[in-house]
Amino acid sequence: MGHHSASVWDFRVATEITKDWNGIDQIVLRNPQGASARVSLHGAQVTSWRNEQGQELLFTSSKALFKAPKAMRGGIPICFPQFGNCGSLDLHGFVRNRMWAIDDNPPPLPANHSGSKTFVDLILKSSDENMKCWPHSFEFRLRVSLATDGDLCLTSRVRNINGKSFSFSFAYHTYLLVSDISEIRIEGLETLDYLDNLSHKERFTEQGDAITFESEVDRVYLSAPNIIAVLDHERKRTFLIRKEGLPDVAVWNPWEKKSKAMTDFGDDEYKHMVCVDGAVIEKPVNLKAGEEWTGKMQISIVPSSFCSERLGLERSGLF
Ligand SMILES: O=P(O)(O)OC[C@H]1O[C@H](O)[C@H](O)[C@@H](O)[C@@H]1O
Repeated sequence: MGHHSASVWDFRVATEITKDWNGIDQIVLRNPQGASARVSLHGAQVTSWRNEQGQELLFTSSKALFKAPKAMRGGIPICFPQFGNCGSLDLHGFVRNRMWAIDDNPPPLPANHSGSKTFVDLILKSSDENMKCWPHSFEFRLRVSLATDGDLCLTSRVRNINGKSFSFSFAYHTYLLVSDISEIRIEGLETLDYLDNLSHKERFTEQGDAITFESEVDRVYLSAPNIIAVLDHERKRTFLIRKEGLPDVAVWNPWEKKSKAMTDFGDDEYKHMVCVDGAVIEKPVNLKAGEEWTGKMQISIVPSSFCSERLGLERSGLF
């Protein structure tokens, strides 16, 4: 069996297609242990990720407006070719508001990107519509896979099929579900420089031992290590986020006042979410004609007790 037919076969056994809230196709990935993930063709947005016990791990707002073309508030929307308001495009760019297609014949990925049999490949090609606001031809391929141990893995490949080079910024805008924002901490970003979106993107150096939350946070941590941890004491679990090709980490919690101002977000929901995004923001990617960029993010869940030690070992390359 050739590579292509093998991937189609795997795709059929490991997935089903349902409809999302707008009647748009949504792919359900399930691994043999019962973990699952859902990916909508609208925006290629991961809308759910559940562990073997069926517990949801990503945040979705109860006030989310399930109405195309807007991205739904929660899950993992993709920010491209612009993060935030750092360019002339709509906030976070346009691909999160576009219809993607299933890519039946994706170019092969290196073995370490495609170890799981449970995956789906999506594709978005530049269209006349986006050429009006962003005059560049590209192909954006996203593979979402669910490993046997339940890890969620997203691999983005952006190819420049233009005659000229173009630049972009990017983020996996990842809404993690947490028990209580005041009780969580992020390890791996301490001592880094960050740009503070709440102070006109001014640059500061992180002083704390870990990031904790007691007010609004909207920052881009620069040149972060390739593994960071979000510790949730109450649930006794930790999200480990591994990333490749994604130097920066955006961290966002709107806190009380901004939550009340957002129509698609409950007043108290800031207590149960934090966005921790593998991203490329400070130094945009520059792709020459014919070149391809890859950005990979993998999220695992581990018991909290196990985490700090493992984090240290992984960083020192011993794990
Ligand atoms: O409301 P959205 O367009 O989804 O953006 C939500 C948030 O995303 C990022 O974290 C930005 O840094 C924030 O400034 C923004 O408010």
